[in-house]
Amino acid sequence: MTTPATDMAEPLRPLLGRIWRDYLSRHKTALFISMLCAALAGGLSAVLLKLLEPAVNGLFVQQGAPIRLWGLFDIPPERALLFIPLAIVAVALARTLASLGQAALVNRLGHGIVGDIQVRLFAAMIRADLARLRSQHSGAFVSSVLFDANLVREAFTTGVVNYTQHALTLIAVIASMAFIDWRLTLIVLLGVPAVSLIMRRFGKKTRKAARGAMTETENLSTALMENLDGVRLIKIENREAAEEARVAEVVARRQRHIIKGADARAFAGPSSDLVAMGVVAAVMAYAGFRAQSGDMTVGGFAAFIGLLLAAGQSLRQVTNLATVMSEGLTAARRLFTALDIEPEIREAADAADLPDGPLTVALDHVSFAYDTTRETGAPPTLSDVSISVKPGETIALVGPSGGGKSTILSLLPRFYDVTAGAVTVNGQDIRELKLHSLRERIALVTQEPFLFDDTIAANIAYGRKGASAEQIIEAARSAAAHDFIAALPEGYATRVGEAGMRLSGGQRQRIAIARAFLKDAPILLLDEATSALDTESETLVQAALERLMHGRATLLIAHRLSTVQNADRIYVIEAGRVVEQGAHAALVKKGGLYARLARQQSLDGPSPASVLPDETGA
Ligand SMILES: Nc1ncnc2c1ncn2[C@@H]1O[C@H](COP(=O)(O)OP(=O)(O)OP(=O)(O)O)[C@@H](O)[C@H]1O
Repeated sequence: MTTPATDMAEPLRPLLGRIWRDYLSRHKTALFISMLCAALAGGLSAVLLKLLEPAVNGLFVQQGAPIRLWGLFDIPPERALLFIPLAIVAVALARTLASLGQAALVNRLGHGIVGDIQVRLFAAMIRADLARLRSQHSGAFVSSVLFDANLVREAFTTGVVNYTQHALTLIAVIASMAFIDWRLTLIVLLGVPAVSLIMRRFGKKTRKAARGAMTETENLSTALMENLDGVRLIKIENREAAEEARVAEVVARRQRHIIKGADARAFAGPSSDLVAMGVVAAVMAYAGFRAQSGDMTVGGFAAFIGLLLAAGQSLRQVTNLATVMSEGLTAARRLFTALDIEPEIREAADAADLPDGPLTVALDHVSFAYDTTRETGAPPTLSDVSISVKPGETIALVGPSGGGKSTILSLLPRFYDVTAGAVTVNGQDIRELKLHSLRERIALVTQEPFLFDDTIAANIAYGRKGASAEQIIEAARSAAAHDFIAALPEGYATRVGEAGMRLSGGQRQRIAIARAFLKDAPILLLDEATSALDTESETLVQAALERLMHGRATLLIAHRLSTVQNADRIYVIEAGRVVEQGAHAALVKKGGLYARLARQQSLDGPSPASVLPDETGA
């Protein structure tokens, strides 16, 4: 999804606050326990290292002297060889258990959160305005749902918890160091500004790389989907190699970003290692100097260096995780931008339900522009269109291509809202109606009906939940679809759609008509429902449609005027305006645009009954 540049300036705190509120806080207990495990594992690492001092001093330097573990337990020197290794094993075991508990919780938490984000993204997508969905390629949504959500998971579960663990280890280790020798610890702390500089620098690089990679992932998904959709064109034009090259280019661009990000992540650790080693060198020099004056024991020094190395390791993890967090935050920003776009087609708070029974539809001085945000200077798509259709009436919209016929139909179910005027049902502005109630009362049959990858029965029943098998069959019979469905190997249980059986255009169309029969809505929209069919299919479909239209308020679009001659009224739409209206015979007689179109299709005879359908199409 395209991210406005300004997003990146969004302050961190609200973003983190939102991640907490919307996703993490619901898993508070699990998160708390995993943090506790992480803290425990971190603390135990320091405890383990603290054993070094008594071990070295007691076992090697002052053999025979009593040994005190962690300043708490005295162990007799003769037992030291047994107790010290045992203490190491016990602490290490506890640390392992804490780490395992943390990992198991974090995995569950993380994947739960990804699922959450994916479902919310899908919900936002499916509820988005048609205008927005049309303006973006579906590849963008796919890549967001599949990839970006995972980046957020990595950052906010593995990242947050590991970060806590290593940050706590770091604190515990530094505290232990201070306990052994505060002056040396001060030297260590001198390395902090250098490390924070490294984190900042590499964090910035990963963020930039993550943004680039996300855009290219989007482009890759788009390219893949486009190629699959357009596979026939690609093959007939022999463009396989060219498409391969185009995709290879996107892949290469994506890789460049991913490599840059991976480099930044991989370099952050070793760079902080370098600083850590510089600190070790400084500590060595100073400790050596102190040892000469007898201020430092060998055990103390060994423990200090051990702690320092452990600190270096945790530091490396913390810098690494900082880059992972940067990536996750970049993804989160993008996702939230997508989630935050509110649909403009909304229901009023006091929206009403439509009454049962027949409905009258009207467009009352409607004007409409697809893009009202841009001042293009071009005339709007529809200007001052007034149309009405009563129950049992059929009105036809005809006219030159691009005139605005399909746009008129899209206004009725509120796929788009009018810019001026109003669409009304039974005299009530549709913006005052419940969306669900409005759409429930409209059936739409288009030129290329969409079938889901499911059974024929499920496809017919799509618009009416809980329809019985008998109702489905009855609808199929009315749509002249029953015979061909029954002849299929698995009848109504045959799968159709993407991975299923391919049906002919006429068969698909009749399934869509059966769907409309089952929905039994009082308003019927037919958008070129028969124009893709051959004569035989058209006769069947036309007959089915006529049965469907009976008693409903029907608005139909047809390029072939032969299919609109029997309409109660014909509206001729040109350049977004109604330029003529009336019955077929009257319009032919009038000698205007309709008469011209009819002449082109040899339909200018005296009465519809005497005219043979023309099959040349518009
Ligand atoms: N989603 C959209 N966004 C922007 N402009 C659009 C959109 N859909 C259609 N248009 C424009 O609106 C105008 C009317 O298109 P519409 O599809 O309503 O015409 P039509 O009369 O149904 O054409 P046809 O007979 O070719 O199907 C055209 O200029 C078209 O380019």
